[in-house]
Amino acid sequence: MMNNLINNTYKSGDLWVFIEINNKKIEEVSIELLTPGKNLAEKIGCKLVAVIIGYENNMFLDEIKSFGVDEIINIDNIVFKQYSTANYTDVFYKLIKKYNPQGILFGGTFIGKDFAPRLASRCKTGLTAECTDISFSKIENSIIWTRPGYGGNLMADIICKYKRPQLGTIRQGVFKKPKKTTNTNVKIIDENINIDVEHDKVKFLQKIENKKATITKIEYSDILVGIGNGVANSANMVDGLDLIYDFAEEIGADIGGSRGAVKSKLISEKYLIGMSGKTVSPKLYIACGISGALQHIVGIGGAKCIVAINNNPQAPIFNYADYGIVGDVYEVLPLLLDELKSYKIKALE
Ligand SMILES: Cc1cc2nc3c(=O)[nH]c(=O)nc-3n(C[C@H](O)[C@H](O)[C@H](O)COP(=O)(O)OP(=O)(O)OC[C@H]3O[C@@H](n4cnc5c(N)ncnc54)[C@H](O)[C@@H]3O)c2cc1C
Repeated sequence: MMNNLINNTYKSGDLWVFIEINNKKIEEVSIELLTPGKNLAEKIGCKLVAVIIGYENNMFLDEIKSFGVDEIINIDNIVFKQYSTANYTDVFYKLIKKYNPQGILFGGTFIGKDFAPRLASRCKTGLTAECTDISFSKIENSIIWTRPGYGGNLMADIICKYKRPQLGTIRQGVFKKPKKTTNTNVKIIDENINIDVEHDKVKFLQKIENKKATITKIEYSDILVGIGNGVANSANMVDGLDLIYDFAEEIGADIGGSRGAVKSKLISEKYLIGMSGKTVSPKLYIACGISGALQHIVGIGGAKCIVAINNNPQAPIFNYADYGIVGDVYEVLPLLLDELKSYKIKALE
């Protein structure tokens, strides 16, 4: 009986990571998830299995192998050339029935967020969305899914104690990709699962690329300047923004920011960092006029070094910053910019 298969906590098998293909490339987050995947599989004492669904997957298998998975389940069929919620759910559900995995990690991409909830509902199991961390509880014999809760005022640890598989979507850019291994002796299971494509109510007609979409993926930026509402508090905001952009260009940084900056129309929602935006992990994050609300801080937890510029010495951002500069952003940035330029000139002399 299906319910026995899926609900049995103690007989479930391996840990799976869904490898998503988009525009003939593996989504970065799928590879990132192999890092916590390996860690979890070791703790659970099971295999780490990458599951790839698509068409002409051969071109991706060597790359997946090189990241240290134990097995790959490969579903390669022209039916899966284009993503379809119904077809992907059908095939994945059949795979789950056959292999009874312990848990499945999905990237928090457009496809992951569309597909994983549908699958969870089909399996009558739990899904934790938008996770920012994952660990394992031996006592509960369950994955601990960590995500911001109650408007970002606390981090919630969620477990799915009685149902299997345990499912979660994980934000992009939270984990680093695993190091490549030389052991490419990985078992590949070619699965030929038939599904009834006729009942898919959505028909793919045409893919239209958005040529204007040159959006920087700030999740992967090494240097980021974060703009806050404080930047809007300038007598001359347009010049002020120019200054920020000049500064960012000088140090080779991309730009993101806080909800305050989105509300003040300084940046678009696409560059929002935090609980309801992106999770970033740059080597350097320079927060300009950002107060440091927890909802913002949860998005910058992976930053290696945080520099905060704020004119209020009591601003919470200073509790998280490695270097704090108390001052007006429009006085501090020109000084930093001049210093950087003279440093560069000296280096050339
Ligand atoms: C459910 C929910 C989800 C949320 N999700 C997010 C999220 O994903 N990301 C996010 O960022 N926020 C989020 N928020 C909003 C969050 O709580 C804060 O309101 C927001 O982060 C504040 O943005 P800010 O720090 O830019 O603005 P403010 O709170 O207005 O702070 C501006 C700061 O700039 C300083 N300042 C002012 N003028 C200057 C100057 N000239 N020079 C230097 N410093 C100056 C001030 O001292 C102040 O500290 C969320 C809130 C809720 C309820």
